[in-house]
Amino acid sequence: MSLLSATVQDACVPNTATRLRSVDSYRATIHALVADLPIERLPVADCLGLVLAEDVTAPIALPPFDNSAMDGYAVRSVDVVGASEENPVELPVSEDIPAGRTDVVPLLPGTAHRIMTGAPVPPGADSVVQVELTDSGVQQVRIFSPVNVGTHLRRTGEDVREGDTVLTKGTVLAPPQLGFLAALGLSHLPVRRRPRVLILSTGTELVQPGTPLVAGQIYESNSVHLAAAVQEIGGVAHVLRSVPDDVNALYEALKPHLDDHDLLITTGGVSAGAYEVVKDALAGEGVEFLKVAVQPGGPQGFGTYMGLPVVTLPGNPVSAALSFELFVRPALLRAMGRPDTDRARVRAKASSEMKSPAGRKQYRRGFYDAGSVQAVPVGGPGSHLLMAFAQANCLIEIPEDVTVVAEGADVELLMLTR
Ligand SMILES: Nc1nc2c(c(=O)[nH]1)N[C@H]1C(S)=C(S)[C@@H](COP(=O)(O)OP(=O)(O)OC[C@H]3O[C@@H](n4cnc5c(N)ncnc54)[C@H](O)[C@@H]3O)O[C@H]1N2
Ligand code: MOO
Repeated sequence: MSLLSATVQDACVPNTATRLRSVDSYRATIHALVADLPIERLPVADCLGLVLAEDVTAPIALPPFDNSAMDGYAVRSVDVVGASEENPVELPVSEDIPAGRTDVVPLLPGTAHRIMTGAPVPPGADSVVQVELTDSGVQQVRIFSPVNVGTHLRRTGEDVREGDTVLTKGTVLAPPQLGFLAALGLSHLPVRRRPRVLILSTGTELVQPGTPLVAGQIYESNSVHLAAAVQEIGGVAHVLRSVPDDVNALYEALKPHLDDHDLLITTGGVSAGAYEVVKDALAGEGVEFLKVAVQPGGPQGFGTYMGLPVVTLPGNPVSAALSFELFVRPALLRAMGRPDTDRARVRAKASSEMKSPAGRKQYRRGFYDAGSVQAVPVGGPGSHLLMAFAQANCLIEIPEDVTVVAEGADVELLMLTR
C-alpha cells in the first residue's frame, strides 16, 4: 500500500487507470440515473423527435374515398374509345366536382363530369382524362384521347386499410410520420414526453454574452451549448442564470426548480481547486464525485439532490460538451425511448500522428473526409479549444491502451453530423 495520501496520489499520478471509472461503466451509471419518461397523449404538432409509446391502428382508410389524381374529366372509358385529335369524342359535362364537394352524383353513360385533383370520383366513372387532353369545355367537352380503365384514379385504401397497424411502438416521430398520422385524423399521440433539463453554470468569472468583459472574466458559453444539445434531441432546456462560486448562491438558484425537472446539469466547480462550488455544495447531499478515464472530461459527479437527478460536468467548455455527448445524451435518449441512442461510428485513417494519455480514452475533435476516408484532427487535445470543436464534424476515439496513433493508422470516429 502506498504511503501517500489519496489526495497526493491524485495530484502526482493523475492517470492511474485503476483509480478511474471507465467510460462504459460511467455511461451505464448515468443511464441508470435518468428514469424513463412518462407516457402522455400529446398534440401531434408537439411530437417531433418523440417516440411512439403504443402501436397505431388506422382509424380510417387512406385515401378515404376514390378520388382523382388529375384535374380533368371523369368518364367511362368505353365512352371515349377511339378518341383522337382528328376525331375527338364530344360529351356533355353534367357536373362540376371541385375538391371538397361532398355530395356525389353518379355519372350517367355518355356524359362527363369536370373533376379536380383530390375530388371524389362519381360512381359510374372508371377513369379520368386529364384536362390537357381535352378542349377544357365547361358545357360540352371534346376529348382527344382514349383512356384505360383506372387511369388517374386513387382508390380507397390504396395507401392504408382501415384497422391496419400502421406504425409500431418505438417509432421515432420525424416529419413523415407526423404528417402521415395527421392524415389519418389523429390529433394526439401516445409518446414519452420530452425530458425537462435544468442547466446551471457556475463560476465567478462568467459574464453573459452581450455585456462588456473586464480582464479576468469570460463569456458564459456552456449553458448555451448544453441547452442547444438538449433541444437538438427533443428535450426542453431551462437555463438558470449562472451563479458565482458561492455555495449559498447555488442553493438559492436551485431551490425554486427542484420539483419540475427530470435532470439537473451543472458545469464547473468539480475539480481540485479551492473554490469548487458544485463539489462543496453537493458532496454529502446525494452527489458523488469521481474521475472517469476520459480526456477531456475526467472530473465528474452524479447523484440525486433533493430528489432531482444531477450530473455535474466539468467546467472547461469542451469537457462539458463532450461529457454531455458521451454520458448525458445517450441517457436522455434512452429515457425518451429512442432506439438510436448512439452516434454513428465510422472507421477512417488518421491523417497525422496523435498522442494520447495512457489509461484514458481520448476524444479528439476531427474532420472526417468521406472522399479520402481520412480523419483529420482539428486543433489539439486541450479542453479550452472551442473553435476546433465548432469546426469538427466527428470525434476521433483513441482507446485507453493507445498512446500514439501513427499517421495512416485506423481510427474509429463518432459522427457528430449526419
Ligand atoms: N489541480 C487540478 N486542477 C485541475 C484538474 C485536476 O485534476 N487537478 N482537472 C482539470 C480538468 S481535466 C478540468 S476538466 C477542470 C474542471 O474544473 P471545474 O469543473 O472545477 O471547472 P472550473 O474550474 O469551474 O472551470 C474550468 C475552466 O472552464 C471555464 N468555464 C467554466 N464554466 C464555464 C462556462 N459556463 N462557460 C465558459 N467557460 C467556462 C473556466 O473559466 C475555466 O477556465 O479542472 C482542471 N483543473
Ligand atoms: O478532463 Mo479535463 O476535461 O481534460 O479538461
